[in-house]
Amino acid sequence: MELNKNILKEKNRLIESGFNVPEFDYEEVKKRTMKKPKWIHFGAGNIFRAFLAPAQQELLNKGIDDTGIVMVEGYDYEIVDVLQSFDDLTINVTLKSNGDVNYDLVSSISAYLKMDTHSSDYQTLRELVQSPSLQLISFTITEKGYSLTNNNGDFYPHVLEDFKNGPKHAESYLGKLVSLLVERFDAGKLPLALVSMDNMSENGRKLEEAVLTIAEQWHKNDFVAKEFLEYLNDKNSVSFPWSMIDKITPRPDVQVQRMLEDIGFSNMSPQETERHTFVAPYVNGEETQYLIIEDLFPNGRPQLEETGIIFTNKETVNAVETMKVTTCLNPLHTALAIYGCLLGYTSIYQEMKDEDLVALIKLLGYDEGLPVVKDPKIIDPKEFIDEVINVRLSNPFIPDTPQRIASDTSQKLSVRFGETLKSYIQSEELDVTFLRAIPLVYAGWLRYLMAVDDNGEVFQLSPDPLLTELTPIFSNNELGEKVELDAIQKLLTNEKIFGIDLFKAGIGNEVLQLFEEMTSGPGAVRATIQKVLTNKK
Ligand SMILES: NC(=O)c1ccc[n+]([C@@H]2O[C@H](COP(=O)([O-])OP(=O)(O)OC[C@H]3O[C@@H](n4cnc5c(N)ncnc54)[C@H](O)[C@@H]3O)[C@@H](O)[C@H]2O)c1
Ligand SMILES: O=P(O)(O)OC[C@@H](O)[C@@H](O)[C@H](O)[C@H](O)CO
Repeated sequence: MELNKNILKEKNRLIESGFNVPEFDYEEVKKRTMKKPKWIHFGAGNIFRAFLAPAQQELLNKGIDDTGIVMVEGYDYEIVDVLQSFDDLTINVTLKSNGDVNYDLVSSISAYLKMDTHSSDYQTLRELVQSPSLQLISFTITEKGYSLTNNNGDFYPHVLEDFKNGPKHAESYLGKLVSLLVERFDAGKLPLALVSMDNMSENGRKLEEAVLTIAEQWHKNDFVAKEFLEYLNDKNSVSFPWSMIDKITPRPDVQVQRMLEDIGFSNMSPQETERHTFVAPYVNGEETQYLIIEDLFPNGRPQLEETGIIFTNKETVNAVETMKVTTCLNPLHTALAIYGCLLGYTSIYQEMKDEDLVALIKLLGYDEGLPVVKDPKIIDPKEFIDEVINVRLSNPFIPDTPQRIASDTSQKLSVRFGETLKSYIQSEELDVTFLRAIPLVYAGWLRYLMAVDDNGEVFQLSPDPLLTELTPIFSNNELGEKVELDAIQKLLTNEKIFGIDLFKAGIGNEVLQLFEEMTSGPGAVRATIQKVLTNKK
């Protein structure tokens, strides 16, 4: 069986194989979507295909909505080539913790377009963005996708070029987005919501800041009128709702490929693109999923509440997101990523059988994270961590790896741990010197950057935009030799990476000391973790 449009004519065959199938006419929905689009999504990665596309499919199946989603890819065009070869269809595989598996054939994605100004797709995208029917553009483009500046806070050269050349010649990712918004404004100041769904604190504000920075520069350089800035600043015209998204969606796994091949599918192999996206005709993820979105949609929105997605106010979203991204899930994930790579693991589930690592993430979540969590009310933080540790990370059927989660760590530390550090510093009751797990994770990241594991074996670092800058700092350091600390000391003052100068925060020396201990020879990483875990402060 091939995954392509013909399969939609063989729904019974799929149902017999245990599949849930679309209950709408794919071609009709596609035609309607391209004529009267409501939802465009930027970032054709795995999470969107595993969570949001199935949610929209549910609305289509129930007859609550009648259009699909247009997926736009602006960073890795190879993803589009791969997914178009399956006629835009996706198989969503849900791996439940009791071993049950759900298969859904998802056909709610009506098109994949490249945000390439030299392609005909771009013309299509311009027309879609000027449609009065368009209600939202959502984003899962990773944290680095929102950044206009480098590590030193200087604008990237391609962003500076965009400032100078204006909307008609924009070539940076966010420059092209703002130029599309200029066209929507010119088409009659049409309203729209821009919804970031990436794991970042205050993700809506970060997207808004990036968009406004470009727009203001263009106004300064006389490319856009003051009214365009007013349009972007008016929540009844353009809104930037905040959101929290949660569903562990590992890279497509070969075991899942085999499961689909056993059902009779061919051509299921996952591929790694040149830009290191892992893409396959299927996506695989856990059963648990949460999406909480600020209800701020000036042109209306899909009725996603019918699929369990929660719409609420900004304060609640912020509280849930702070809970998940800065204390109760992502910091635990980052700790398992760093130490998993150092201790030779290739599976999160296997790491959850390592008593030291479980003790480390419990210390991080329950002891150090929970005290700064503001109760979001709609989810209990303690129950949330319990579920993360006892059910989700321990799910043996989820093929997640520390290597996936270690990607882009330099972009995440400021959010995953910096927010908690700041809360400790601001608090009158809490004492930053009480923290043991957070300094250990920072030190672990420095040790990780040596790209030598705890057995002394070289390993491959996961992709990260700062690797070329960071690895030379560690290149002269060898296990068992005295380490050169000057450049590392300077690194720890970097607020863009850590969210705060770690020396000003009062933990810089401890991080350096733990790092030094972990470089004393093979086995020193494990020994340092155990020492920290037994030392009570
Ligand atoms: N996978 C998960 O478990 C999960 C869960 C919750 C939230 N998220 C959020 O979603 C993001 C994407 O996850 P995914 O699983 O889809 O990853 P993925 O690797 O499958 O896809 C990443 C997407 O981001 C794009 N991208 C990467 N760098 C970019 C850049 N510099 N500029 C613009 N676009 C860029 C890629 O082209 C691709 O579309 C994560 O970074 C995270 O913030 C992921
Ligand atoms: O890519 P990140 O760091 O934002 O996070 C890596 C994982 O923690 C992330 O992908 C989780 O699986 C996700 O945040 C769970 O909802």
